[in-house]
Amino acid sequence: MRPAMMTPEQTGPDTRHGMILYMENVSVSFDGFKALNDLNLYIKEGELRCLIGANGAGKTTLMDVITGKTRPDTGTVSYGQQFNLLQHNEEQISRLGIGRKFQKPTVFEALSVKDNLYLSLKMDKGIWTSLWHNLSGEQKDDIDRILHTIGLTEHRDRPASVLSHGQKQWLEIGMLLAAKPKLLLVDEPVAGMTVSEAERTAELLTSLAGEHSVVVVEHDMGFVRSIARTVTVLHQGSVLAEGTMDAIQSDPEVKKVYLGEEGNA
Ligand SMILES: Nc1ncnc2c1ncn2[C@@H]1O[C@H](COP(=O)(O)OP(=O)(O)OP(=O)(O)O)[C@@H](O)[C@H]1O
Repeated sequence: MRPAMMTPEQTGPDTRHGMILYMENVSVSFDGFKALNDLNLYIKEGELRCLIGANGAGKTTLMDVITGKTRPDTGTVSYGQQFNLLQHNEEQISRLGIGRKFQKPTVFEALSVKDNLYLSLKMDKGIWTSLWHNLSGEQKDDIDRILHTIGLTEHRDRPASVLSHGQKQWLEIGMLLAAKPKLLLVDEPVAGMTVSEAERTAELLTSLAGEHSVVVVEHDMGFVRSIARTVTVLHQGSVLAEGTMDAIQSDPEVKKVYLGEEGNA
């Protein structure tokens, strides 16, 4: 396709400098309280980044700013080099290729696993009326590939209501993948999961990195340690430290304000 014919969604973020997300000097105030305070954060294309921080550190607000739910008072937020996210609304940002997975799974319980994925494909195309028809061969392949990725191929015809909590979380990640996002924001993916489900989720998120950039907010330090290459620590709305889990854990400031306080690192 000729570049001149492409929509912004088709163009994708310009990551020639290796970065998919730039947040610079971002501040958000609620009634004078700074939930984000002159925050700078850069996410590389294809990386898996973990975001940690005590309750109220600003993690959710940060995700809300990226997805257009909350507008910052100051600062810039760019997706690739060319998209100023502050000029786009939530739906546009989603269509640009930023997917968000909230903590609670919101799958369609009455539909089968496969139909949940069909629905996501169709919703992405905005075609509600032809929901059950006209899937192209390419879309069917997409569904099969996603089922394989999320480990639910053998459950494809079961209603989502009978899935375990962990399986519902994986299905919802699959529903996000149907929109072919470049950047995935995942909020507390292993909350409420069994140990084996958490291990499987670690494998899944790790496998998504590379083709996707993945930002995971998580309180479970064991899980963070199992997946993270780079960990960003938020404190009072700013980045307190960033580095490998080992570097973070031996950082005296981090110990003082977060890990020591949590007592589980
Ligand atoms: N809509 C709002 N109105 C007022 N204050 C808010 C609002 N949203 C967030 N805050 C405040 O901003 C601060 C940061 O909240 P945020 O939810 O981003 O933290 P968090 O790191 O996600 O915390 P948690 O780990 O508990 O989810 C908190 O003190 C919170 O009370």
